[in-house]
Amino acid sequence: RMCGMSACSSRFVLSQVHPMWQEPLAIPGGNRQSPIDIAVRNSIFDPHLRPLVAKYDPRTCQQIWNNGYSFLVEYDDTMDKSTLSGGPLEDRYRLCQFHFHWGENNAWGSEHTVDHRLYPAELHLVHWNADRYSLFEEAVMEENGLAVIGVFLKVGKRHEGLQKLVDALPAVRHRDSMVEFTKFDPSCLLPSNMEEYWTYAGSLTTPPLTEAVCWIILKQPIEVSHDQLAVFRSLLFTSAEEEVQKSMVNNFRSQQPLKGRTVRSSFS
Ligand SMILES: CCCCCOc1ccc(S(N)(=O)=O)cc1
Ligand SMILES: [Zn+2]
Repeated sequence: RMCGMSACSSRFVLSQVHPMWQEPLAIPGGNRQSPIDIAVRNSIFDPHLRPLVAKYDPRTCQQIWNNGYSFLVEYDDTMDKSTLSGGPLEDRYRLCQFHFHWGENNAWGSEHTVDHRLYPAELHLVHWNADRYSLFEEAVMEENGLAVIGVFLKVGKRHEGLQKLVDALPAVRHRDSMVEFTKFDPSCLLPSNMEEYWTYAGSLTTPPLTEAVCWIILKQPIEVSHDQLAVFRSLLFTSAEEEVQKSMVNNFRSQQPLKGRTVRSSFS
């Protein structure tokens, strides 16, 4: 049904898809919202952009839980152990969690698009500015408080590193369920090419939608298998007590206006 439809018309179809949550009418400021479409030909090559430096310590991995929007893998961010620096960043940012957004099928699911190309899912590695703030909750309210790496997922060969995560998902099927999850190195979810990315000033894509994020979207997607993505869709938005169970799918936000922002690229 989806084959043969161009990406933008499938985007039209998306408007018929039930939104994950009712979009608030007015957002504070509202002129640097995320996600966006990355129009490659309008991005500006910035030769001053440096390679990204992600140094993650698997020993800081703590738990995995279903927060009713996605499933999160959370890290101990009380020390400078898993950090991101370089790229467009002036300061050092600490990893606090990573999570994904995905669709009900492989035709859509990502939050960002590249020249309107949709991917079946998108990984977000969330970091906060530990040079300027002392808590994630503080940084989330501040301009340049957060840095989020976005990685596109495409359907292909099975991702061996992801499988440990996939195997833990049945234990967090319902909203608010949590299990211990340790010694997971999120570097295994990064593509080999960390040099080519786009970066722009944006926001959280779920409430509180604060305009605090330096987005870094990697050009190279990672490959995961059809079956691995299918397990994401076995999660539920609903808690164990609710009578009607709702599959956790289409947990992405609709695209937001660029409002004159510049998207920079680290490559020409
Ligand atoms: C004060 C508590 C805030 C909790 C919300 O934190 C978030 C929300 C969205 C994203 S995302 N999809 O833009 O990467 C990252 C972190
Ligand atoms: Zn996200």
